[in-house]
Amino acid sequence: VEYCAFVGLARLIKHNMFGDKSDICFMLLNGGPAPRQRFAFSPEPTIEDIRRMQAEFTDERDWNQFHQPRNLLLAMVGEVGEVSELFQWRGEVAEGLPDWTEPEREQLAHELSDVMIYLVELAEKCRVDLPQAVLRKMALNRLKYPANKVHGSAKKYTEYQD
Ligand SMILES: Nc1ccn([C@H]2C[C@H](O)[C@@H](COP(=O)(O)OP(=O)(O)OP(=O)(O)O)O2)c(=O)n1
Repeated sequence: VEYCAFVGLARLIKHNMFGDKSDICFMLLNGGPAPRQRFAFSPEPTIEDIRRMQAEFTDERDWNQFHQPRNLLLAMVGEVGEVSELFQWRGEVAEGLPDWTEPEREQLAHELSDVMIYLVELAEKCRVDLPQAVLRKMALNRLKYPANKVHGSAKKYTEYQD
């Protein structure tokens, strides 16, 4: 009976009585800490979805006349500056931004999205198929930095001797 009550309590917590306490629940139900899960994005929207949605946004406003490659590049760099502002004077920021408030996190999400939106449109206007280009570039990165050669070192590839 006690065990059932214990498990029941754990399930109650898990099902949102106290918000997102999934780590505590895992410990209660499994008797040990949860394995750290790596953060992952949602599968959608894809980069192509983002390109299409921004193209619709631009078309609806007759803004293609302003969205030439150079302007998009400047707009993107401006948004990178806005991301930087959120980090400036904070000192080192740990992964997961543990000390940030929800409004600060949401602001960061907005600014990173602005960068992404302009990046995707810049690639479109330059006729770079960004998802495929990323695959090609990552293949090159793997060749340039073989894992067994550079493991644990952040040196630039030019610093390695064959
Ligand atoms: N000519 C424009 C203006 C805006 N946008 C879109 C793309 C960006 O996601 C966002 C940028 O909007 P703002 O220039 O208003 O910049 P912020 O949203 O960052 O506002 P603020 O500069 O006040 O922080 O809107 C766009 O595509 N083309």
